[in-house]
Amino acid sequence: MENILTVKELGKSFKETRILQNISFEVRKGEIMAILGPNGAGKSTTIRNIMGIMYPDEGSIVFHNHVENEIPRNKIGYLPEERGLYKNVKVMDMILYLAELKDYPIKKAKERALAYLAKFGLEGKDRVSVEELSKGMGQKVQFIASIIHEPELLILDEPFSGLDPVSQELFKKEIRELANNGTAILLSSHQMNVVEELCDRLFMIHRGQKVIYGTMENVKNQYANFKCTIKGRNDLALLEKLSNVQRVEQTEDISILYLTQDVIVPVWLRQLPENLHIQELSIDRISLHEIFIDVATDQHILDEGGAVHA
Ligand SMILES: Nc1ncnc2c1ncn2[C@@H]1O[C@H](COP(=O)(O)OP(=O)(O)OP(=O)(O)O)[C@@H](O)[C@H]1O
Repeated sequence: MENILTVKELGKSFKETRILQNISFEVRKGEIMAILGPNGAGKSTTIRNIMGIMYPDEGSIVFHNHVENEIPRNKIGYLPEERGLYKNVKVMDMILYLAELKDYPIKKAKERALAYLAKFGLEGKDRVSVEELSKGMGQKVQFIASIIHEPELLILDEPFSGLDPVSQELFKKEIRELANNGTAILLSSHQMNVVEELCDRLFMIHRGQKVIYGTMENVKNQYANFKCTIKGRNDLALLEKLSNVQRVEQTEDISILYLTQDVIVPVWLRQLPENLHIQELSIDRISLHEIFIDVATDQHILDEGGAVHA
């Protein structure tokens, strides 16, 4: 798939402090790429460099074959982390103003704005002023403003924060649809379940450096071993002696058995001892949420090979 955006060995410092180091990734046409990391990891700084709000100290940002000042910013849509809308302006006027800044035909922008407002349950809100909108409504309007000019690359910084579950579903559906129609999407979010569900690939930063980069499938295969959760009163020593068990977490009658990467689940299940007390049993893969916490808290339960350590 064609690369729309290439971030090459990006480095950035503020005064003496190095914030980003050797950050490299691509965003391809029609894919949803997640940029993840703990608070302060450097996600927004990376995005601000892409948007030309600041410039890299090292490395480069390439959009198709354009670099830095030559990047046609009107081909990019951006929903910033800070939700800033002009307060005393009518919703439609604000959207059209932003479309005009991107050199997009006004008539077409107006049609698109009305269609999107209807799609997001905001019929008739085109004539109200921005300050009359609730937080979630404002976010929907800002999302519409970020895509009104049909950008080739869409950058969404925490698009789901503050949205109710129904609105989150609407946003997810729309983001998927945009990607299916060819938009390259770079999305930052702290909601790992949403990322897991929505994104094709992910890039995780920790302390300004890459820690994980790959397709959701690869990351899961590489990092997310299976775990078995058993409800029932069982002796910890007995569980720890079972084959392919690397670590057991036990609280009262719940035991979580972290299994080795080479485990063959059906074979493993068949060899469980008859005297095991099982009220409930489930086998799951370690979630992206757990991988994130492992990386962010430097627990190193997981290593590059996907092994789980005690
Ligand atoms: N203008 C600035 N001047 C100095 N330091 C800055 C500036 N902007 C960001 N930083 C620092 O850079 C680091 C990365 O910040 P950034 O906002 O990129 O993180 P983030 O990953 O987006 O975090 P969050 O999830 O909290 O939004 C932080 O340590 C922050 O304090």
